[in-house]
This record gives sequence, structure tokens and C-alpha cells, in this order.
Amino acid sequence: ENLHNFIQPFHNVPKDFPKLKNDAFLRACHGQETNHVPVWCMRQAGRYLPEFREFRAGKDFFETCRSPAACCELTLQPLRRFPFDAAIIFSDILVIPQAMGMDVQMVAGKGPTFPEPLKEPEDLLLLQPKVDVNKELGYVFKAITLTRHKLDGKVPLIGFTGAPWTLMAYMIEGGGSTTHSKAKRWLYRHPEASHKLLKMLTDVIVVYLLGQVAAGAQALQVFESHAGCLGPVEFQEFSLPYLRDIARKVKDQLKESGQDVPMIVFAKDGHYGLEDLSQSHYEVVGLDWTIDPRSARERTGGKVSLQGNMDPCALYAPKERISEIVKKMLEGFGTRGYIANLGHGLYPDMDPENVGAFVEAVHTHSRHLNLK
Ligand SMILES: Cc1c2[nH]c(c1CCC(=O)O)Cc1[nH]c(c(CCC(=O)O)c1C)Cc1[nH]c(c(CCC(=O)O)c1C)Cc1[nH]c(c(CCC(=O)O)c1C)C2
Repeated sequence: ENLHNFIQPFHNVPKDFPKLKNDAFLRACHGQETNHVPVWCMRQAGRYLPEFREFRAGKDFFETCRSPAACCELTLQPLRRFPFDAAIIFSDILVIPQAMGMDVQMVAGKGPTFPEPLKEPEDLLLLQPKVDVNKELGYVFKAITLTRHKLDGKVPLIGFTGAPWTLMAYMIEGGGSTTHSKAKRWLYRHPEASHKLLKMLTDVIVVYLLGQVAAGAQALQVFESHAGCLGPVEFQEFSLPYLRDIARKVKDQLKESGQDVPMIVFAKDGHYGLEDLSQSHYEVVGLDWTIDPRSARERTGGKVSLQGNMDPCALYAPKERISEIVKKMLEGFGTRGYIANLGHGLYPDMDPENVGAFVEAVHTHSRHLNLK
């Protein structure tokens, strides 16, 4: 039906992508054995790299997102420096509100800004009721196809999306926020309109993720970056059902075409939801640094692979200390069904050398542990 129409064009394009040489990340997603623990970093394409700052200088952020060649270059930059085991396509979660008709600008020193955020439930009528994802977000699909070719099979390419609640929060707050009180006001005051918006977002996200796979994405991460401002009750009602829906619908559709693409859910500061997240049809649960590795394993009962969770600020430590912290983290998680990462993205003032030390420590210590 509807979904088929949207993704059909991609199935007709022969892509003959280069053969994958390093499948450690994909194997770990599925809980299979690997020689070393795979590692990548959230925001690995970012301002901590001088070549990133140079390339982005003077260019509008969302213009950059709309250029497949620029996204490809920025995705590849960190892989030229470090032996990461996965690449993540350079883009942003806020391209979805744009596709739904909202204006989003990147304001220097302030971050993403919506000049006209949603204020009241009536404002939902201003959103595009039927989003043509191929037309509005085709530039992301082109970036993915190009990057998958240029990666030359070095490592798998991860596609991503923001989760419905996180996107809803931006659309109402109009930008970053510490309290998210405007968006949470909707949850308590306009629960029906909130569900309507979350459902609209879910529908677009499902087609968007399927389009990313058809374009060449080999894994998908769903970012629920603002899980932490919800409590367990609101999470159960306004986040979890949509996270589940996304995974189920994407997987059902992929199964029909015989594809197997692992999905990762990262609900930042959503420790209260760990048990539920491990039973939400995702192969991998991403963790922030507030969760102890051993207790995360216990609470998820070996049902999923885990990803994370070093405090990004540990990268400010000397290299020897980073190595010790990584070793403890690996001992806590174990080396099977585990993908090393930070508990959130890299910050712009981080030293690329220490990022290199982090990657090397994961590879070296995990090889050692595997030999024991
Ligand atoms: C590098 C970058 C990005 N977005 C922004 C920047 C910095 C601005 C710049 O380069 O000019 C603005 C940019 N975009 C956003 C923010 C946060 C705004 C805020 O809440 O204050 C900023 C500064 C919104 C955003 N954008 C994203 C999230 C989810 C992850 C997270 O929790 O951090 C969120 C919340 C996803 C995202 N965003 C980006 C990636 C690229 C791939 C990679 O990780 O290397 C990804 C995955 C790219």
C-alpha cells in the first residue's frame, strides 16, 4: 500500500555496493562473536576535528545537510584518522520537522532554532498532512548511497533518525531547552494532540528509515535524546509505544524484502526504561554513562546487545587513564554483544588524539580479553 509506493523507486536502482570488509559492528549487533569489540563515537563527524571546522566554515548548516557530496566528505573525515568500526551518515535529526513544513535554522552559538514553534494544538494544522519523504528528504538518501560507495566496504554505514518525543520537544520548544516545560505542558494539558503529533512523526520516521535502508544504510539508530526529562509514567505513554511501533513497522517491511538491518535505540537518561527498551524489537540498546555496565547486562538479561557508555568527559583524562577506564568498561559489559561508544556525543573542545586513544584502547583490551 502506501509504504510500498514510497520506497518502490529505490528497489529498482541497482546499487552494486562494494563488499564489506569489516563486519565486526554488524556481528556485535546480532550478538555474534568478533575478534575485537567494535567501536564508534556519537558525533564522530564533528567540530572537534579541525578538518570538519575548516570544511564547514562559512557554510550554512542545513545547506551542508542538503549536499550529498558534503555529507559524504564529513562522514568519511573521522574514518581517515581513526580505525572506527562504523560510519554514521552526516545529517541532523531536525530534517524531519523541516520535511513536515517547519522552518529550522542553525544559529551560531545558539544551536537549532525554530522561528515559529508549535504553540497550541491548532498549530498541528500547519504541518504537512502527507509528507512525500522521497521528495523532501531524497537528499539524505542520495548522501547515503554516495557515502556507501565511497566507504568502499571499509565499515558499515549507520543511518539515523530522531525519535518522535525528541522531535516533538524541539518542534514545541523551538530549540534546545533544559526543562522542556513547553513540550511537557502539551503532554499534561493536551494529551490527545500530543498523541496525534507523535503518530504523525512516527509515520514519517518509518518511511524515512526504510528509505535510508533502500539507499544503502546497513544499520539504523533512533535517538530519543530527551528521554531524560520524562519520568517512567510519561515515558510509558508518550515515548515507548512509538519507539516500539517504529522498530516493528520497519522490521515487518524489511522482512518482506528479505533484508536484515539491525536497529539501535538510544534513550538518553532513560535508565528507568531499560527493561522495556530491551524488549522493544531493537537488536541494540544504547546507554548513557549513568548506567553501570554490569547492572545494564543484568537488567537486559542477555536479550539485546548493548552500546556505550563511557562518559564523554573521560576523554579529557590523560591517555593512560582513558585506557584504564576502557578496560573496566569492557570487563563490565563483556566482549560479546557489545559495541563500545561514548554515553553521548563528542564535544567540540575534545582532543582528537584522545579519541584515537579511546579507539585503540577498545581494540587492544578487547583482543586481550578475548584471548583469555
Ligand atoms: C555536527 C553537528 C550535527 N548537528 C549539529 C552539529 C554541530 C553544528 C555544526 O557543525 O555546525 C547541530 C545540532 N543539532 C542538534 C543539536 C542539539 C541542540 C540542543 O538540544 O541544544 C545541535 C547543536 C539536534 C540533534 N542532532 C542530533 C541529535 C541526536 C543526538 C544527540 O542527542 O546529540 C540531536 C539532539 C543528531 C546528529 N546531529 C549530527 C549528527 C551527525 C553524525 C555524527 O554523529 O557524527 C547526528 C547523529 C550533526
